[in-house]
Amino acid sequence: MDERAKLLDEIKKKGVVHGRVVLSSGREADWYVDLRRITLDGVAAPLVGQVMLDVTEDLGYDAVGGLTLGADPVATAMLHAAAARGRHLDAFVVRKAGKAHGLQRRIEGPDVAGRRVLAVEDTSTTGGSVLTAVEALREAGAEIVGVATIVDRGAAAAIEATGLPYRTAYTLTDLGLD
Ligand SMILES: O=P(O)(O)OC[C@H]1O[C@H](OP(=O)(O)OP(=O)(O)O)[C@H](O)[C@@H]1O
Ligand SMILES: O=C(O)c1cc(=O)[nH]c(=O)[nH]1
Repeated sequence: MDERAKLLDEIKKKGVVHGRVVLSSGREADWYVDLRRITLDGVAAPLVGQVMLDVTEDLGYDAVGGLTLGADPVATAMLHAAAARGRHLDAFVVRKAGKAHGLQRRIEGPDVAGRRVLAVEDTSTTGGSVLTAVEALREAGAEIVGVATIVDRGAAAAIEATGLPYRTAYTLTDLGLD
């Protein structure tokens, strides 16, 4: 089984939760994809790094990150997978709001100004969270080369409408959830 197939198996086994939930957007649903159970899992997280590097291979970026918290372990998994491939990839974290003390940075990590960056998410339903990160990155002077998610839960049209290239490792069809 290749890495993409192994990760899909892990998500189906450990990440899909059935039951009534309220989503980030305020919408309600009968199931949830809890990808924190994947991106923080010792078996699945290394696969996340490999698969996300593979699906974004053509985009040409040297830093990766997104809106905390879902994006954070995706970005660090990619950083470590890239290092194992002999490639230098930095990560960053976009805070939901600016910090009032310390260095008062909205984007933590190595500076993103003037760099080609990839905005990531664990999953996206409306695109709201990842596009908030894109806006903060643009304000910080980064060049966003694209957006990528592990699982697309319906955000493709909203993200593609911005004109940014969009990659997802899995759709709801792959998960048998549509
Ligand atoms: O595409 P959207 O409609 O924005 O929904 C997707 C967002 O929802 C989840 O995060 P959540 O808002 O629950 O916050 P968290 O990352 O802090 O857990 C997920 O990690 C995405 O960030
Ligand atoms: O839209 C969301 O908030 C959302 C949906 C989902 O399946 N998983 C998740 O983490 N967030």
